[in-house]
Amino acid sequence: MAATAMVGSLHSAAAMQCSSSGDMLVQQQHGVGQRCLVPTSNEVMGKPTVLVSEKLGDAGIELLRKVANVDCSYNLTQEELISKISLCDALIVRSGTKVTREVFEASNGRLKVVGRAGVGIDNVDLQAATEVGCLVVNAPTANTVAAAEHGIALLTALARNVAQASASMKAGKWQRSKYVGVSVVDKTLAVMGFGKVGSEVGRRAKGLGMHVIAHDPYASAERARALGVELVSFDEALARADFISLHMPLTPTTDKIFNDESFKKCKKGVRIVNVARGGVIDEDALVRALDSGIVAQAALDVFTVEPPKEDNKLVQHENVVVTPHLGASTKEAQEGVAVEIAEAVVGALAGELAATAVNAPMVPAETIAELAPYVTLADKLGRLAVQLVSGVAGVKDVKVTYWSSRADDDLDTRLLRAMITKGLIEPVSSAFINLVNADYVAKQRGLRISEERQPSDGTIEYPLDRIQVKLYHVASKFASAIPDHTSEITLEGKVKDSVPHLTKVGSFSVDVSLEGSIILCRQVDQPGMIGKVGSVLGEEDINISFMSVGRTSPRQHAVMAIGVDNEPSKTVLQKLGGIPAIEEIVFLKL
Ligand SMILES: NC(=O)C1=CN([C@@H]2O[C@H](COP(=O)(O)OP(=O)(O)OC[C@H]3O[C@@H](n4cnc5c(N)ncnc54)[C@H](O)[C@@H]3O)[C@@H](O)[C@H]2O)C=CC1
Ligand SMILES: O=C(O)C(=O)COP(=O)(O)O
Repeated sequence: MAATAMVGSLHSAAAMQCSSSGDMLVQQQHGVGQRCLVPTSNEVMGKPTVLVSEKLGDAGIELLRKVANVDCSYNLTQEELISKISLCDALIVRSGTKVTREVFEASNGRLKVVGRAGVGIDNVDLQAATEVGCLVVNAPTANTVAAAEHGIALLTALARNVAQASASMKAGKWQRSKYVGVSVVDKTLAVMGFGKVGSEVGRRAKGLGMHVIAHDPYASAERARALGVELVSFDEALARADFISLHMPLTPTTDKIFNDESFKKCKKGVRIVNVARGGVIDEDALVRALDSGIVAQAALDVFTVEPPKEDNKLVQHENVVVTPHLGASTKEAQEGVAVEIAEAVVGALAGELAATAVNAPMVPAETIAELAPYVTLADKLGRLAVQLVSGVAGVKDVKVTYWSSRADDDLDTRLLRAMITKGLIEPVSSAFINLVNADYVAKQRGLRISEERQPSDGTIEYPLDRIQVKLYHVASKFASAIPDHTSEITLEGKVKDSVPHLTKVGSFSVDVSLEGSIILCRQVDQPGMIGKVGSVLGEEDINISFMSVGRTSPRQHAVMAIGVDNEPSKTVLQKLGGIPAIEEIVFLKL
């Protein structure tokens, strides 16, 4: 099952000119709130602008050009990137571009997706991306084999001194005894990080006759067993290995995980290959370990700072073989990642699903399709509820109740919660909220959203029967939205024939489809009210799409919910409010 995440769709109004390469970019108009989680058919779709800041395979560029203005500006300085970014809807990078908080902030909300044409996303500030609601996607599979092959190439080159012997011969020497190597057969290889690349390295090393052990706190024991690889602790891996190959990501936990202390735990004369990230090794400690003979040789494709300084001690060390971050650099891998990332970015820009999102919850594609009308309902209930709040205190506590006949683990509410958050916050702020940043923004604003599941006796054919949103400890400008003897604004809705409906306001049952906008009025229940309200709106040429009256008991109070196509003026609302028997009235924008 493909897990996916989605980001806001594009409403770029003025794509004026196509820039397929070079520096010229197009200024497009975007406003806060112009983007949403679910694209709608009536959105104006201008061509988005995609900045490609590092060499990307032709097939990927071609795919991007079909839907976007593509600006291939390689070798930008950080300042140039920052100055361009507010003109870009998407940015595609490899490992050489630092997508920092400054970059996200400089984008002024326009950057919607960062595509990493490769695996490691340590060059992208994910926290900053999440805060601004920018989706980050990567291309996690297309360069796996390339990286594994490079790991094996370095391991065997190291064992047989290929690089040093080649350099010596080119310098006119013939040093057969100096470059006697070691055999890899029957030696123990410790694969550190048994993920995609690590397991491919393990598989290949077994083919070379090596005994493979692996350390990975999160690896599946079953997968290791299937490949005939023994999973061991970090210390045991170091103690037993003749060769160590690094394949873990650079994270706060793995940062300099190979340091003086860990080298001390290694077998004397160990050989180390690093095709992961330079930062997992403390480079000064490695120099010391090489000089003391703890580490006999190292082969490094990656460095803490890339490119490393010319006088870098590791690069210059006679027992170290280096390559300039070539792990993913095969023709096949580069075409593969280019297509993988272009498809993900194009999809994300169109508001579609991104199977490789790294900073958004993965929601299965079929769940998203099934929940689509409920997602709209959730957004609109949030929007209506917050517009009913009066006073300045703001909303802090929200409870969402889902009535469903499905099993608890068969209803993924993350998307619905994100949309309720979006509905609650967007009408009263300049924030842009999507699945990426909903939880973050809610937390920042001190908005606590609790969720509750209630069984319903409906059919399991539909994921949900109804949704209720309750806002606690707030006053309402429409008192009827607060059920008697409570202090919570309460709204309920359901989906009927794929259309979201408002079905309850406070304790009044209504039934009005959530299309257009809504007028709510409470009146004394008596004959002729519908006619009176209808004629005021008719006189002002305001079209009514739906009308529904809910009452607690005859001739008591009733709430009328009126769906209108256009926004009534203040005067119209005053006229309505002036009708005898109307006790309160509120207009709510959807
Ligand atoms: N040199 C190059 O050009 C390339 C480098 N890479 C790098 O290789 C690394 C691995 O890539 P993939 O295998 O595709 O990623 P992956 O996500 O499939 O595998 C990484 C594995 O590391 C494990 N891990 C996490 N923390 C760990 C720890 N503290 N100790 C041991 N294992 C730990 C994870 O559980 C996971 O199984 C990444 O850092 C990636 O950036 C990948 C492709 C090309
Ligand atoms: O995919 C990765 O993690 C890599 O390190 C490859 O980096 P690159 O795209 O070649 O700059």
